Amino acid sequence: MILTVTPNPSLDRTYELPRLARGSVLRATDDRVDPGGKGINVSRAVAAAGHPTIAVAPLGGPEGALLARLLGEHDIEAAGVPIAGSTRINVTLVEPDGTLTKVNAVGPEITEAEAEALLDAVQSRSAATDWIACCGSLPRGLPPQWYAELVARSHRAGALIALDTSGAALTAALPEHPDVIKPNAQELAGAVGRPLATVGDAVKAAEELRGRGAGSVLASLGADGQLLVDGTGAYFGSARVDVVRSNVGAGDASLAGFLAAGGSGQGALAVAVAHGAAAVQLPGSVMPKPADLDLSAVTTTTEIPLDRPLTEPTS
Ligand SMILES: Nc1ncnc2c1ncn2[C@@H]1O[C@H](COP(=O)(O)OP(=O)(O)O)[C@@H](O)[C@H]1O
Ligand SMILES: O=P(O)(O)OC[C@H]1O[C@](O)(COP(=O)(O)O)[C@@H](O)[C@@H]1O
Repeated sequence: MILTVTPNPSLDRTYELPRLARGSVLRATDDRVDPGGKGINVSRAVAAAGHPTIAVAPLGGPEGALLARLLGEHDIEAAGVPIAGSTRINVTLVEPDGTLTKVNAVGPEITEAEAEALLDAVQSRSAATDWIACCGSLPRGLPPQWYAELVARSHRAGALIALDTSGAALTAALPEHPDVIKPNAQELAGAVGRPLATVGDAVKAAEELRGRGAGSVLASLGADGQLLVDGTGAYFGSARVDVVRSNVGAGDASLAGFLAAGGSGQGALAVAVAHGAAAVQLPGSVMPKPADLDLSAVTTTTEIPLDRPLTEPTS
């Protein structure tokens, strides 16, 4: 069982546009709405892979009710914590050449009582889980140490923790020893406070985060693939993708694949890369099903191309 926690979930609305022109009234050629937020995406990908999952998230207003209904349609058990505010809507604008413009809303403010109810909702289910995946930004009202508290409580209950967040929420949780963290290149650079230009820079940054408390670091490097740095060494995985349709949720699909494959080792890295590669070839934040995965296109190696420049160096 993989339980996910999404403190700031969203309805992800995607509009397809003939062209994005600032200052004009634009008519969408198509639109869709998906349940969103990083942990919810992980649950969607875990469910698509045929594994049991529960999504814990604060839900409020008509948007929260719709999100719960959409999760039900994806056969995901939603453990919604009622809140007074309304769940946010994030908007993605897609142009025919694949360019994505994303607007993420701030989301509702969570009260102290709601924050405690959220921790309780996780804690009461911790014993029955293999992994707890804590994912995404923290909403207003939750302090940067909130994930640190969640990791500490979940460890006391005996659960393994995967953490996918950024900034202070990530760095504050490292001393509590999350078992896996899943930064992308920007998040990795932010956590070590320096830009990353090569795969070797990413390996050094991942090793530094292990030194600060992370168990394993699954670092996703966009088109360049993924790195796994753990107590046994460093591994690099990649897969060729000819046409990228949407990278929204690709990191979430990767983390789901990694955890569903056991959450450690080179084999799980290969499954994570296969999920990322499949996710970017699907529209919006659609999560891959087993039939979408092509493990034969994935290569993993201990011979890391340390000098290879990142396709998108971080700033
Ligand atoms: N342009 C791309 N081409 C091929 N694979 C990609 C591309 N973008 C993402 N991926 C795959 O999806 C994974 C996650 O994407 P990434 O952008 O690193 O994460 P996040 O969504 O967390 O920002 C990558 O490690 C890679 O396996
Ligand atoms: O919690 P955040 O950082 O605001 O991000 C939420 C957004 O991220 C997503 O989970 C997608 O994440 P990624 O594209 O980074 O994998 C969307 O579903 C959601 O709209």
